[in-house]
Amino acid sequence: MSLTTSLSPNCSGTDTVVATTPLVTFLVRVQETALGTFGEEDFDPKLYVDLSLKFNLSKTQKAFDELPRSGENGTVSVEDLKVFIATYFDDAADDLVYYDPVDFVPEPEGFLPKVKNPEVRSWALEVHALWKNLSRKVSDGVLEHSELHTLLPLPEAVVVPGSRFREVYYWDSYWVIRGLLASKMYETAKAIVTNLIFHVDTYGYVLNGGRAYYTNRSQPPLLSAMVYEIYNRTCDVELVRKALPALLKEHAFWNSEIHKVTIQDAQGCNHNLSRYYAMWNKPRPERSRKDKEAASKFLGNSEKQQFYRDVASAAESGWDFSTRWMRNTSEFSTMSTTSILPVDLNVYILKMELDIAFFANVLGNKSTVESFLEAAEARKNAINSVFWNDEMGQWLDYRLTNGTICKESETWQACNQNQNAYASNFIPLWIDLFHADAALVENVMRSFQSSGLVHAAGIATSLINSGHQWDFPNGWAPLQHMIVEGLLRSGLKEARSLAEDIAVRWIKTNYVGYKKTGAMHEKYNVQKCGEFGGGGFYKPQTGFGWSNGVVLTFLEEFGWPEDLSIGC
Ligand SMILES: OC[C@H]1O[C@H](O[C@H]2O[C@H](CO)[C@@H](O)[C@H](O)[C@H]2O)[C@H](O)[C@@H](O)[C@@H]1O
Repeated sequence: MSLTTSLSPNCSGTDTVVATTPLVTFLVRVQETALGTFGEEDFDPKLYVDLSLKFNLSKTQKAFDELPRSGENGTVSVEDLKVFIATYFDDAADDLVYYDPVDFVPEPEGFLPKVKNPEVRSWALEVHALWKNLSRKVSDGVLEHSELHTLLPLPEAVVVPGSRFREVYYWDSYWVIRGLLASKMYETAKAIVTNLIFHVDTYGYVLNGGRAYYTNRSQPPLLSAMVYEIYNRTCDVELVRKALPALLKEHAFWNSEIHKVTIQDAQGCNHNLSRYYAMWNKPRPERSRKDKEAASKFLGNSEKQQFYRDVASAAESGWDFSTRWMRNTSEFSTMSTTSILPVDLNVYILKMELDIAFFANVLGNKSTVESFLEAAEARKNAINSVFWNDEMGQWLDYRLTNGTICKESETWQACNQNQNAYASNFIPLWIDLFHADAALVENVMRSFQSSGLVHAAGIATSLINSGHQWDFPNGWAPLQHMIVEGLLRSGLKEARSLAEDIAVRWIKTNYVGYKKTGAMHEKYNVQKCGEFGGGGFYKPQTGFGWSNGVVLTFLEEFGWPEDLSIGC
């Protein structure tokens, strides 16, 4: 098959950068100094850009500049830096205060009716109770003096992922909301959506997370899916009315010049698809020194800037980091996220288009229904034309040959489809539109079963053990959930039993991990039941919003019979 791709002809906007704040710039200096002073062991750079000022920025900066320094690198002593930090900053977590969710009760009426086993039920109630631990409200200090904080103001309460992730995250919120719905906490779920709509109204899109250093990028766009799930349970038309304008704005964002790539096939048919594209070309403030070190391979400034943009765009994808975004899977410096058309992103945007049509129908807006059904049909065709690989029975990410270089068109080659097995190759199953052809679903299911991704304790992210956290052997709750729900919705009997089998494995590994460590984890090792995941650039985290959400969702769907053991 021969296709032609065309990028925006004049590439306008591809050098777009959203300016950061003087506070973030200063905190990055503190962070780099702290790395020199305290050393690499146990160093979490994010902690420093999350600090709040006790005094105004100029007074704090002056005190910092006056610290005694020694040696070539101007190192500050441990004692001096500790005193400086204690004197001039509040703790990183002080800007969000604990909040008692208004709709939390220890055992909600009708909670997980299909869970019959008492041991599993009492664990599920403990997981349900974790919503209290993870609920926060932006402090009055942030609302009154936002210039002293990197935390961004929000109108409503939030549920955070946990541990170092002390602020709201965009795509995590979808699975948090799914769990809150199982917990019958509808008001808390709506409050999260209200906050994300506030992001769209304030910044034009939903931010990666609720901090000043996240304003240059978004995350996998699942706001419409959140509204859809809440509406399904509550029939709250007012929520739909409030959300629709924000969703239209968000749809325009993901189809703007920087995100949209048009692909022309041999028949002259144009297909529009979207890519991740962070509006940033410097080291990420939350990991500045390490990003700089990785970029030191590049001599030219524009190559460095491109690398930084690709790194930030990988963070935008939610898969930070993964071999999915690398031209050479063993070389981090070959990150090329902006030169890839990702399957999952386009599935999320397709879902957004279908949801917008659904909401417009609820509100009686016929012309929006028609135009968004048309947009969805076009994107479905694009997904099938560009990503579908008939021989493999999977949808594969597509690499643009000429990267982000501005060019009117380029010849499309079948070999530009990335044939490595990634869980994202099966995400189209999540959308009912791909279930129309039962033979195709069966083909995809077989391909999934023989892909090597299905393991004793869940679905692996990829088959490549790269040391990056979005690769083998890690399994992530969102990926388990979308594939399981997709298999389930396909209506095929065999797909349903495969879905249930994977859900049971996932619930067991979460349970055994919880019993061993007393915590729910951000990611799990799919090779070993009961073990949490590793790799990546920060220590494995606990809490954990989306893992709790997926366990509760699975237990609600599949239940747990009285006589089924939950051990590994
Ligand atoms: O600090 C490094 C990166 O941390 C975040 O990414 C990871 O945690 C998020 C919260 O659970 C999750 O949404 C994401 O999928 C994880 O990879 C953050 O989103 C990144 O932007 C940041 O660079």
